[in-house]
Amino acid sequence: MGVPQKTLPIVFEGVTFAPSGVSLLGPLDFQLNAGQRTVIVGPNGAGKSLLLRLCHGLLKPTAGQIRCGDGAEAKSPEYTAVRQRQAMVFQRPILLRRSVWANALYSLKLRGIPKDQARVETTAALSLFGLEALAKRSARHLSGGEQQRLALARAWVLKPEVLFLDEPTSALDPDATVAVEAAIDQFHANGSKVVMVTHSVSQARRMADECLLLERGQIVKKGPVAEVL
Ligand SMILES: Nc1ncnc2c1ncn2[C@@H]1O[C@H](COP(=O)(O)OP(=O)(O)OP(=O)(O)O)[C@@H](O)[C@H]1O
Repeated sequence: MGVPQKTLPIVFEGVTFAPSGVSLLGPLDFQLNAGQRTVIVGPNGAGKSLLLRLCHGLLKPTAGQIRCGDGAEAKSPEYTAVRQRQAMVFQRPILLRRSVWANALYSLKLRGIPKDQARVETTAALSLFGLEALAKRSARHLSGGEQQRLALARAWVLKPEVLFLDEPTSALDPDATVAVEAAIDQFHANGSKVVMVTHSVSQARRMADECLLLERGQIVKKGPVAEVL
């Protein structure tokens, strides 16, 4: 089988995550489709972050399988290629101890993008997310909201088919939240599928079409945001 060209839909088939024999998640059977923005909500410890990590391939199911696009199973070597079509942004971004510019350029370097093209794309992404003036600053010295926008700029240059976000604004004040939500909207407008974990019902209503409610490792509701919330 060749390298899959698409990562969507992501299909969970009887997926369980039970790392020490105790089930933390599942069994789950559902799928994530292109287009709609999806939020994952639920109480603390429900398994939202685990679910996101499984979707992105950072964790492997202990039973069942996750299929992507034209059928690659998450375990198979092809899935590495599938994952390159996805990006993930965490609650607290993991940034290099380098400049804003170097951080944004880094993902393109890793992908082997030619230097000139990488520079052009990095400049465009920093400008789009309002970080141009901060390009020379140390990334570690940015405010929380600026750091999150840098994490998004770094994801933007990869033009991901899917953007996973794990509580991206939970540590931010209202103004920074507005700026980060606007940045996330850019991904949706550009055709990326957005999948976000949030604790905020109002954010879920603003930012999503579809909602998945997780409780004690089980999906208890899935459907349009207005119906689920
Ligand atoms: N790698 C792991 N190995 C074992 N247990 C884990 C692992 N990761 C998370 N857990 C446990 O699984 C459960 C679900 O964790 P998870 O972080 O997915 O919850 P969550 O819904 O995102 O919660 P919160 O809203 O508090 O962030 C928790 O009880 C957690 O302690």
